[in-house]
Amino acid sequence: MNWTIRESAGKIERRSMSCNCMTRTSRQECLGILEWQGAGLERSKSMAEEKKGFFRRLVDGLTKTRDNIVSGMDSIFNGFTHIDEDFYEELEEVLIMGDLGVQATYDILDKLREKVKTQHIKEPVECRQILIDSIKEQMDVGEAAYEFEERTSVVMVIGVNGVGKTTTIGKLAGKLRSQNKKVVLAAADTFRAAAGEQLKEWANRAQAELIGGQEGSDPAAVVYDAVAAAKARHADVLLIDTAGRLHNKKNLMEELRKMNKIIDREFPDAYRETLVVLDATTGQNALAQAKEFNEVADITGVILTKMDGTAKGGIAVAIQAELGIPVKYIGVGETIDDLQKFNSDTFVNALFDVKRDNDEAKDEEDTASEE
Ligand SMILES: Nc1nc2c(ncn2[C@@H]2O[C@H](COP(=O)(O)OP(=O)(O)OP(=O)(O)O)[C@@H](O)[C@H]2O)c(=O)[nH]1
Repeated sequence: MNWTIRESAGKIERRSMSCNCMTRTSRQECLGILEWQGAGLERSKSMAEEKKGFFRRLVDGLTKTRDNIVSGMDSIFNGFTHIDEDFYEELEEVLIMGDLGVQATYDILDKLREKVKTQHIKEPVECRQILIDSIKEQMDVGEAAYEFEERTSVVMVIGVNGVGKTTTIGKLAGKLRSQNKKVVLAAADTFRAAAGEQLKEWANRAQAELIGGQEGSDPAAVVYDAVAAAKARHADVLLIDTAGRLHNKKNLMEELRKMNKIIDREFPDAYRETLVVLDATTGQNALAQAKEFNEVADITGVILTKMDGTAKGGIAVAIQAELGIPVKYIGVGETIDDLQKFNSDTFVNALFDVKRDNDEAKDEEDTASEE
C-alpha cells in the first residue's frame, strides 16, 4: 500500500494512493487505514466538515462525551423497571464518572427526585426528559453573556500553555469578522517566540489587524499600542492574547494588573471581558485551573476547547455549577468555524442528539451563510 500526502498553500492533498492487496476485504481495510492516516488527512477531513451545519458539527464534536454519559444513562433508563434508590445511585455514578462534578450531579438528581414525587412518575424512562431539562436549566447562560460582541470592548484571554488560547482568539476574531465587526488582535504573549507568529497567521485568516510584540518585550507595552490602534481605527473588539500562565501566580497577577491598568486609563469606556480558556480533555484538571485563575483574575467567562476530542465534555456542566462562571464558547475542532457560542438548549440537544425545530432552523441559516 502506498500513499503520499502533499501540503500546498495550507491545503492538504492526497496525491496518490495505491493498494496491491489481492482480496477485497484487505483492500477495504487498507483504504480504511488510509482514511485515517496522518494529521494531514485528519485536517482535510475537517475541511470537508466545515460545510456541515452548525448543529451537526456540534453533534459530531460531542460524540465521545455522548458515548460516555448518555449511553450510560440510557442503559439505566431502559434497564430499570422501578425508580428506586439503586436507580438514583447508578445515575449518580454515571453523571460523576461523566465529569459533571459532585455539585451539579447532586443538584440535578435533587430536582429529578422532586419531579418524580410531585408528578407521580413511575417509569424510569420518563426521567430522561426531566434530566435533559434539568441539565439545560443548570447551564443556561442567557444572551447577556455575549454583550461584548455588541459593544466596543476589550477582551483579555488567559489560560495555561497549549489549551488552545491562540487558536481560540483566531476563531473568535473570525466569528466577529463574519458579523462585519472591526477586530484588532494584540499579541501580548511575548513569552513564547512562536505565539506571535501563530497569531499573525490567524489574523491573516480572519482578516483582523494584528499589533504584535517582539519576543521578550513588555506585554503591557503591546497592550498600550493595541489600545491606541483599536481607538484610532474605531475597532469594535480588541482581543488580547496573553501569556497568562499560572506557574507563578504572583507574576501573573502583576502582569494582569499592569495590563488592566493601561486599559482602564487609556480606554475607560470600553466594555471589558476576561475569558479563561480551558482544555476540556483535561477534565477535572480544567476545573481546578478555572478555580485557580478565578483567584487571580476577575473572570467573566470560560471557553472550553477540544470538546470534539474528549469524553469529558461533562466538565462544562461542572464548571458552571461549581464556580458559577458561564461557559461562553466551546471549541469543537481546529478550523475557524469550530468555535460555537454556548447555548444550553442547543448543547444539551446535541449531547442527547435531540434535534429540535430551532436547531434545524439554525442549521439552515448557518449553511446558507456558509454558501
Ligand atoms: N481538536 C481541537 N483542537 C484544538 C481546539 N482548539 C485548539 N486546538 C489545538 O490545540 C493545540 C494548541 O493550541 P494553541 O492555540 O497553540 O494553544 P495555546 O494555548 O495558545 O498555547 P501556547 O501559545 O503554548 O500558550 C493546537 O494544535 C490547536 O489546533 C479544539 O477546539 N479542538
